[in-house]
Amino acid sequence: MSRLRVAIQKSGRLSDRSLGVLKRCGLRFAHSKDKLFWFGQDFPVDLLLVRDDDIPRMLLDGVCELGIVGENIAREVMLERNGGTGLTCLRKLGFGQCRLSLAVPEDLEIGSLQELQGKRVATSYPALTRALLGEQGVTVQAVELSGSVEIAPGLGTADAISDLVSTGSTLRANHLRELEVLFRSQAALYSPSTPLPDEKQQLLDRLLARLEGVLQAAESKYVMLHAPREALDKITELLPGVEHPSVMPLEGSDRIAIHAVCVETVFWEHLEALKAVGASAILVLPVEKMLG
Ligand SMILES: Nc1ncnc2c1ncn2[C@@H]1O[C@H](COP(=O)(O)OP(=O)(O)OP(=O)(O)O)[C@@H](O)[C@H]1O
Ligand SMILES: O=P(O)(O)OC[C@H]1O[C@H](OP(=O)(O)OP(=O)(O)O)[C@H](O)[C@@H]1O
Ligand SMILES: [Mg+2]
Repeated sequence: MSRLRVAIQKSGRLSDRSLGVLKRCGLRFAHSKDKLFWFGQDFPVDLLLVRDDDIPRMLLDGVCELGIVGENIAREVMLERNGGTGLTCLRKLGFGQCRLSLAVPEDLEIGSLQELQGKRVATSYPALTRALLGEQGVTVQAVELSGSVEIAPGLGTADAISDLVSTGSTLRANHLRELEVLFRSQAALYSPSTPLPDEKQQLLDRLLARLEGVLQAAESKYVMLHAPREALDKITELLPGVEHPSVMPLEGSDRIAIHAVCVETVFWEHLEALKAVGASAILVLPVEKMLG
């Protein structure tokens, strides 16, 4: 019988969330802690635990059919190895959000990317940086470093850096200023762009349907509340992403109960607005799985 192989990061920022999302799809694995191959038990999908940079390469080399990796790495490896193509992003996964930004020393008087023409830019993403700057008509000398990119300007080995930023605290600690965001990234599920044999494709379709349910459920909330009947339209409008709420009479009251699945994030502001139009007893519950 056909099996699929999914490569995920062994140990790093994406590891726990990658494994978590696969487990929520109902996948269970037999493994010993230090092993790099985990055998799928209830569903024919096995895991490979590797360095994240290796994931796009393994997909391009046909070692596995699926991989969870940051869009930043996938794009870099595709550009470096395959002219920017070869992998298909099947689904963005909503974690590992960061941005690739061009940053310069705080005291350097540079106001636009164009002023970096011909300068040295330290980065772990030379191909992606060159491509993104090239789109804006800027050519730089990429100085490739595999880590600690932020110290290069201080050491005098580069004029600027192109590095991943999340909170910005690494930049601040190194007296660097974010000049421009070049690329926004998050973790995503990738496969090789070449077609799979039918049996594997069917397995993949089943896994993707489960994944869709898991990801939609993660963003969804089940909201229950009481309200005056005349506020129903207003409340339906205020509930994020709701089209058809269930409406029930409340015994011994002229108020109604409204139940609805919100498919967008429910913020405190939504709840305050609901209260303002007469809603009470508002409950917001997590949704575990969803199937359309
Ligand atoms: N500061 C950050 N905030 C959020 N996501 C980030 C941040 N830095 C990196 N990422 C995302 O997480 C991915 C993995 O980052 P990590 O630092 O674990 O990689 P690594 O050190 O290269 O790991 P490996 O040992 O597997 O090569 C990055 O490629 C990026 O997509
Ligand atoms: O904006 P911030 O929240 O400070 O995050 C940015 C930092 O995070 C990443 O490094 P990481 O911490 O993964 O360490 P690394 O240098 O080993 O990659 C990235 O390379 C930056 O250095
Ligand atoms: Mg890496």
